[in-house]
Amino acid sequence: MTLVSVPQLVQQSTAAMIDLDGTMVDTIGDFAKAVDAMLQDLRLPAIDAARIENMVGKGSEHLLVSVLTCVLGERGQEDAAAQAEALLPQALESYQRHYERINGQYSRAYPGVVEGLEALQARGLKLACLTNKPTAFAIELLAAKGLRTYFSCVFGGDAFERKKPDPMPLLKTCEALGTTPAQTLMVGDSSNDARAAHAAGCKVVLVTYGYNHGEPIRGVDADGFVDSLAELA
Ligand SMILES: O=C(O)COP(=O)(O)O
Ligand SMILES: [Mg+2]
Repeated sequence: MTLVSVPQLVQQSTAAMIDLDGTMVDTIGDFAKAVDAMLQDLRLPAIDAARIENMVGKGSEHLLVSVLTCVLGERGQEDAAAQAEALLPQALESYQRHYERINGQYSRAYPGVVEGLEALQARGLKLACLTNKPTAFAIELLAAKGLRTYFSCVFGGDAFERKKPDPMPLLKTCEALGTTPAQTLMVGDSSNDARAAHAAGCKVVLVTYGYNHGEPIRGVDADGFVDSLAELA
């Protein structure tokens, strides 16, 4: 049961950490193109773009192992998961090379993102972007979509020893912002973000439109839900 409204949660916060993929930018098109190019490099069959959505949000390595396991399994390969792990270094090199070129071309900011960020800034909240996407790709994507200037820091999946759902990235980001977890609101699109937030001691608001590993987002334990970042204010 939500006892505090989302605008109240914002009012009680001095900073916010905002997830990127599925929360600010719809990046499935970029992921699909880069995965496609990687599979071609490895001379493997293509995967349906719709299936990639459930694999996004836990970092590049997780995405690629999931894609390779799926593709190899469908080809009737025994021990597809072990084969996928073995192919990972080669797949990652190819994927990153293609992603760098593709980044932002097949993606778009969700409606209400700019309004939401403007409103948070107007209320004096310090903002960090906290994503499992590699930091360099995150910075480039934010800049390409005109969103970079809202954030005093940007941390990706390679910024710290562990990624979300581990609480470490959130705790480190709070340190960088100079705030405590209790004062810092996490805004994300998945159970990954919610689990990390709870473990770190942060309140969490989830958007209802992103990528939640194929599970209904309303089933995730969160402090609030919004249909658009514009509703944060
Ligand atoms: O898994 C990724 O690459 C990005 O995921 P996130 O921006 O939702 O954290
Ligand atoms: Mg996300």
